[in-house]
Amino acid sequence: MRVAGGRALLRGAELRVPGGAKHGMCLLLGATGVGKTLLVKRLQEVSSRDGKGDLGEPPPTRPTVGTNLTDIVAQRKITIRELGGCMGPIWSSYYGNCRSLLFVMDASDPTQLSASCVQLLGLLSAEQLAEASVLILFNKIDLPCYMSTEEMKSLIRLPDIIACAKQNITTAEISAREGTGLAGVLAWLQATHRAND
Ligand SMILES: Nc1nc2c(ncn2[C@@H]2O[C@H](COP(=O)(O)OP(=O)(O)OP(=O)(O)O)[C@@H](O)[C@H]2O)c(=O)[nH]1
Ligand SMILES: [Mg+2]
Repeated sequence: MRVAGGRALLRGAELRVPGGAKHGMCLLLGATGVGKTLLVKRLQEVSSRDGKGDLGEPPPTRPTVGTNLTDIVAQRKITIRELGGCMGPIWSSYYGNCRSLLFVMDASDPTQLSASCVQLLGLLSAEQLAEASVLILFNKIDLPCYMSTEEMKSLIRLPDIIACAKQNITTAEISAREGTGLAGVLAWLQATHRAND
């Protein structure tokens, strides 16, 4: 089975994942529709403009059936691999060589919260991701009635999760649509991938 334009190839149980970055990959995960594809497009825009100028209207996105590889050049090249939410059952095939993990949650959708939390717990308990640095992103804060970071943290009992996890975990509120918080995401990626040299 070919996935996402043939950049990954699945043969029976064996999954070959070409294009692994020398310094480790950034995995971008989260449920369907939380905004991963728009985020990565916006990160590319922000890094190429060096934070200057308006981002303008968000580009259209379609559900990712498979995986997208995107290089972000911010001081150094960082390769981000988005896996579509619908790929959840085989996310674990891509955990190898993962240095950092961006986990996106939709702060405007309380109905999705518990499912996202279960996904997050699964990721944090994966042996192959034990060394990864994790940034949890609460996206879509431009929408009315979004849940604040404090509300999200309390609803998913994040302090307990952090206390039990092996990984370094950071959180941030963002809007991939408006560009809010994206400079901070780039700074985190730079610092994390530099620290992993
Ligand atoms: N209002 C608002 N909409 C957003 C934001 N981020 C993404 N969206 C919208 O949410 C929808 C889904 O975005 P995608 O980036 O395709 O979601 P995804 O997580 O990549 O979804 P899958 O690839 O199916 O896993 C699109 O209509 C986006 O424009 C945001 O910060 N604010
Ligand atoms: Mg997508």
